[in-house]
Amino acid sequence: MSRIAYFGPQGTFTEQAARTFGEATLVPVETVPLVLAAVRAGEVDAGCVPVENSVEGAVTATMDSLAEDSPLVAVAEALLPVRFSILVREGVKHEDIKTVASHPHALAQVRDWVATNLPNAVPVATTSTASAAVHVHDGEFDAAVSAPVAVLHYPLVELATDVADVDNAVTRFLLLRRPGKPPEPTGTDRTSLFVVIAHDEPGSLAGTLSELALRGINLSRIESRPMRGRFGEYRFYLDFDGHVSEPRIADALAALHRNSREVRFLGSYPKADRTLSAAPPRSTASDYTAALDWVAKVQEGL
Ligand SMILES: O=C(O)C(=O)Cc1ccccc1
Repeated sequence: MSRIAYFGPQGTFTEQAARTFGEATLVPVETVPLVLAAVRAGEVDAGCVPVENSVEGAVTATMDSLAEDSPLVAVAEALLPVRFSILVREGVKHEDIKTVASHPHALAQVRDWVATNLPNAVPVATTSTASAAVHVHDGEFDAAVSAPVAVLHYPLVELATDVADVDNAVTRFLLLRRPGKPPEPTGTDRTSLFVVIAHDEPGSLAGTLSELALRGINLSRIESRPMRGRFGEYRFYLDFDGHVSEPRIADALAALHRNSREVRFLGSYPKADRTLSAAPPRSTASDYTAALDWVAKVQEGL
């Protein structure tokens, strides 16, 4: 059976996401960089990590490791609706709670609820929502903002359930592997990559985006990350509809490669919601093949 490392410990949202990828032996690992390191080292076949949230945005630990350490590619994604349970030790009441612990993304999603319901509590960041539950059990903190399943793993009780400041909050997770042939196209796929473009050339970002727009490619996400030691320079993370095996996507990738300082391919994989943006006219695979055939004939004088 394949082995999937996930951002643990047991009872995280990421564990729930990893379960959606089918039968596998699940291996909890304490932080996102350590999950990705286990995949790179070949200790597991794949790793499941969160990549973005509809309330709090990018999971920067994931983004930066994918951009800077040795390459990995996404082969699948999962979307998980996120609502929280507030877990405490037996007998602890609202007024006893002085510290409320969780992953920073979870704390950000219950800020209003905490301000209203636990006005005396100070938020404390932990590596994950489930590690907050571990620390509450230890007696280190008073309350944990956790995934609903965490109560099944840790001997704590629910002070509140179904907590969320924002209805319909969703987190997206990726299943990452060492580089290899991408999964077969399904017709509703997403491609992800990082580009580093000239920071000192006017219009270089517009030029990059135009390569997608000109080919009718639907951009679903753009995110910039700083280049750490080079202040004022950024790399851009792009997600768009389509699979690298499609001619218009391959053509766009070639154009980005030509126009960018660096491109890192991060995978083509099925979209979790299976939505398809309408492809514009004259951009089907056969339109591209026919156009290339015509150019080849012109070159041969036929
Ligand atoms: O800590 C967890 O449970 C995670 O999987 C990361 C996370 C945190 C908050 C919302 C969604 C995912």
